[in-house]
Amino acid sequence: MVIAIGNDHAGTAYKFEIIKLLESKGIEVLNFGTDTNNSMDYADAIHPVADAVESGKATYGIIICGSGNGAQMTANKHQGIRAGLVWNNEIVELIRLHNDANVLAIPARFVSLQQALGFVEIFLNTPFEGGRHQNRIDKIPTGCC
Ligand SMILES: O=C(CO)[C@H](O)[C@H](O)[C@H](O)COP(=O)(O)O
Repeated sequence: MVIAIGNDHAGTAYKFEIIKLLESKGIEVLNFGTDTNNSMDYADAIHPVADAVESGKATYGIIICGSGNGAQMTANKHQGIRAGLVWNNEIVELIRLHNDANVLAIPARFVSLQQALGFVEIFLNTPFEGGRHQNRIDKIPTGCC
């Protein structure tokens, strides 16, 4: 499995811990985020994550910013991306079970590091349910761009 990860300055500290967790599982990581705390624009780090997932270079993406919203909004501009913003374990389960999310958006300023690491574990271990949810996902793309 390959995971593409991206973050702005608000997500740098969590990013390093998430990379450690992923690498301890033998998962290859493509790091597109900033490695410093210097202010930067999240879109510059998130588009490359979305490109990697869309092209199949990465299985999933993990994106991290302060609220998670700028990162999620950017990723979801890509046709092949379903990025879910999460704030508790049940929401993480649901973005996989019901939405087949291929990108996990973490709000670093609103969850603890332990929560964030737990979100990653749940995201990686929860399958998509399919069935009625597949019909719904099929209706998401607009086909306009
Ligand atoms: O873009 C965001 C919210 O949608 C992210 O949370 C950013 O990390 C945040 O806006 C960065 O804020 P800062 O005041 O520039 O550190």
